[in-house]
Amino acid sequence: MILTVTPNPSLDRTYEVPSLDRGEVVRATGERVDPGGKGVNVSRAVTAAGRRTVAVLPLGGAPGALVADLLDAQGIEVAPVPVAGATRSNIALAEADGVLTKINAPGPELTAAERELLLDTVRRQSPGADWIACCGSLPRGLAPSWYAELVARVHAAGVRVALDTSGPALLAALRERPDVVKPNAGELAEAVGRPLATVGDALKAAEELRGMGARAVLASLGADGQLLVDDDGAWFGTAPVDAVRSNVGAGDSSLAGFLVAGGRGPEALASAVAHGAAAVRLPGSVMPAPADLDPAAVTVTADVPADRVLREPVS
Ligand SMILES: Nc1ncnc2c1ncn2[C@@H]1O[C@H](COP(=O)(O)OP(=O)(O)OP(=O)(O)O)[C@@H](O)[C@H]1O
Ligand SMILES: O=P(O)(O)OC[C@@]1(O)O[C@H](CO)[C@@H](O)[C@@H]1O
Repeated sequence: MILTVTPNPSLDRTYEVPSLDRGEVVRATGERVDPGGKGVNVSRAVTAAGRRTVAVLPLGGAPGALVADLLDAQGIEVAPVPVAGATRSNIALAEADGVLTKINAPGPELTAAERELLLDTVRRQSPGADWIACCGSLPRGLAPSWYAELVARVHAAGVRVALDTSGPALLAALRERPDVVKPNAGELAEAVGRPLATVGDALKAAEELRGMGARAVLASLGADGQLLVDDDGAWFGTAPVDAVRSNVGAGDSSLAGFLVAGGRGPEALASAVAHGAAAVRLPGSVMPAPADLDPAAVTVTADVPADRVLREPVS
């Protein structure tokens, strides 16, 4: 079982628009609503892969009720933490040329009692979990050290932790030695305080995160592929994608692919890449089912192309 924790979930609204003209009325050609937040998406992808998952998340107000209904309709087991504030709504504007603009709301502030209930719910759901995936931004009311404390508790219970967060929350959690962290290129650059221009820059940055405590780093580099660095070495994985429909949740799909394939080594990286490539071909944050995957199109190599210039560099 894979337990996910999403402290700041969302109702994700995606509008498909021909192009984005600031200051104009933009007519959408398509729209969809998905239950969102990074851990929620990991649970959706794990379910699509046919594996058991439980999603722990605070839910409040009408958007929270809709998130619960949508997850129920997708057959996802939820351990809800009722909160007074309304769950946030995040907006994605997907242009026809593949450019995506996202607006993420701050979300409700959690009270002291709600914080306690969240931790208690994770504790109650942990027994029997193979992995706990702790994902996304922290809502107001949770200190940047919150994930660090969660990783320590989860490790004390003997469960492996995957962490996908950014900024101070990521840096603080590294000292508790999460089993895998999944930064994207921007988060990796921010963590080391340097721009990333090549795959080699990303490799050095991932190694630095390991130096700070991460046992393994699964770095997703958008259109440039993915990098896995652990005690046994480093691997680079890619898969071609002709047309990108929406990259919302592609990183979450990748992390789910990594975990359902064992969460370690080049086979798990190949699964992560297959899941990422499939996710970007689907609308909104729809998570791929096995039939959407094309494992034969994935290339994984231990010969990391360090000199390769990133198509999506981070300055
Ligand atoms: N434009 C693209 N072309 C091909 N593959 C892509 C593209 N964008 C994403 N992918 C695939 O999806 C993976 C995850 O994408 P990305 O690095 O953008 O994740 P992310 O920023 O964590 O996403 P999110 O936070 O929305 O889940 C990439 O490593 C790659 O495998
Ligand atoms: O604001 P956060 O927590 O960093 O990210 C939230 C979010 O952008 O992440 C998911 C995609 O990865 C979406 O479902 C959701 O809207």
